[in-house]
Amino acid sequence: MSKIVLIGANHAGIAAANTILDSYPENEVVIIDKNTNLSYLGCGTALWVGRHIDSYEHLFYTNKEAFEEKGARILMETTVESIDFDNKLIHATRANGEKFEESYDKVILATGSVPIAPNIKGTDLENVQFVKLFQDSQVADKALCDDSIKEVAVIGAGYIGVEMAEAVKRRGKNVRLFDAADTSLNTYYDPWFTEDMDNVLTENGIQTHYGEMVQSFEGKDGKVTDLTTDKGTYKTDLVIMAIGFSPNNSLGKDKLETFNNGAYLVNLKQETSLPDVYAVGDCATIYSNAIEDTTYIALATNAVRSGIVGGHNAAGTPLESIGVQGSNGISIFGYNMVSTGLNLAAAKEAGYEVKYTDFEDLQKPGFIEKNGNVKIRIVYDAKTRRVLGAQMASTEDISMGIHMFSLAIEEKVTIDKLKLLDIFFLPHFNQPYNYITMAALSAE
Ligand SMILES: Cc1cc2nc3c(=O)[nH]c(=O)nc-3n(C[C@H](O)[C@H](O)[C@H](O)COP(=O)(O)OP(=O)(O)OC[C@H]3O[C@@H](n4cnc5c(N)ncnc54)[C@H](O)[C@@H]3O)c2cc1C
Ligand SMILES: NC(=O)C1=CN([C@@H]2O[C@H](COP(=O)(O)OP(=O)(O)OC[C@H]3O[C@@H](n4cnc5c(N)ncnc54)[C@H](O)[C@@H]3O)[C@@H](O)[C@H]2O)C=CC1
Repeated sequence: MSKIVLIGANHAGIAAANTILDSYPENEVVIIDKNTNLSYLGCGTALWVGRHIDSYEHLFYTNKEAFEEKGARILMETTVESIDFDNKLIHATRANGEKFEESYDKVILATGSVPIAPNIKGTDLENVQFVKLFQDSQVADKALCDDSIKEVAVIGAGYIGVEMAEAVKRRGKNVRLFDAADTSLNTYYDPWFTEDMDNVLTENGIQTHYGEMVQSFEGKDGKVTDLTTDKGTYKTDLVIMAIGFSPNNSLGKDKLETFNNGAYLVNLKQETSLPDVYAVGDCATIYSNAIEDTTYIALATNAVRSGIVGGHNAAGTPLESIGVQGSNGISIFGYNMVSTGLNLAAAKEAGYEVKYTDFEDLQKPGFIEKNGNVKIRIVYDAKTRRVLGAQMASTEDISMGIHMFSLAIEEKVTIDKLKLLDIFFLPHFNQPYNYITMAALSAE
């Protein structure tokens, strides 16, 4: 029996805590989180703020009481200030300011990530808003209810930025979407795909400002009124800031080995460089099967899986992560894009001699009315012919296909093995010569 303390009770911490409580009830479990709420699905922010769904109440999947019923001691609104790793002691402060110590046999760091704040003038003005926490979403939603707020600037056209741009547009505001890169979603998709997404955004009235760096925010009476970039100044009543996350490593960065971006370096058992100290979720690295190396991919899916692995190991069962491929998806104004592994730019940057095969066709036979075009790109290593990544886009649901490519990358399947893979044909779903088979067959 051990005393296992978890710091952080969001997706990664929750997964680790439930793993321990459900499978190893003999352990003493203490969970500490500085927030007032837990399990908020950030991915629901754009759905709720954009009024795809009428309430946020379904965006939480567990609560403090659920952990207490399982026998855990959970301390919310409690901030861990520091950890004495040598003496296995946590120093924390309760909401009422009372300071206390908590000993541990094993500690799991699940402290997540923090939004990157640009080092520019005016970021502290009112109505310059991040959207990391549930509370942030409430502030943004309240601002959007104010009719005097008409001009909204979204900084960062990555996942959050693109989703929030759609959400704000759906609330009837004028939306400008800025990104330092020259397309949206450049981390996950090649321009052959992002150009379509950017057309969808502009066709729906979003003004895209790519390759444009925000230099400052100006304000009046403490509220933002304008923003200035290297190309101009724009009237702005609300700014949504979404330029990425960085790992929250403040508790261990001086004692634990870290990755090049500061994430806690962990092995396949989520063990850090110190014994009895584990790290899971956005604060930790992860193993990528695409580059066959350690990397950093902040996704809830990775947080859950690493939390499960970390929970088993902290409770004494040696279990190794099988690695990830960074599978992800996005749906904007009905246009769906999914990807896994590496896009062309990432594969080249990783040093592969890259080849790729593209295909585009209707998803179903022409005689089927509900139909749509599908684009697919499969990226592979010219030397080993191993699949490195795949991207797909359509107005149709193409989500299931990407999971096959995720497994293909994980299992080091070659592009040649895909050519004659058994894929069913039914006109309700696909074509006799479906787009996966055709892309693989046309690979050089
Ligand atoms: C708007 C938005 C949309 C998203 N959409 C998706 C999506 O569609 N799909 C997807 O896969 N991912 C999505 N993500 C990313 C996903 O939310 C994160 O990858 C995930 O939350 C990581 O979980 P985590 O538990 O590792 O970290 P976090 O969620 O950051 O949680 C860390 C927890 O640790 C606590 N904590 C930190 N430091 C301390 C301390 N010193 N003392 C006490 N407590 C502390 C915090 O209060 C927090 O509760 C989205 C994120 C956002 C913001
Ligand atoms: N559907 C999904 O899977 C979702 C996943 N997430 C995850 O949450 C995390 C955070 O999401 P994001 O904040 O969107 O990060 P991101 O990394 O996806 O996008 C950040 C964007 O900001 C741009 N940028 C960086 N610095 C800039 C600057 N100074 N000025 C202008 N643009 C700048 C980058 O080019 C990039 O396009 C990511 O890991 C993401 O994967 C978030 C939402 C949805």
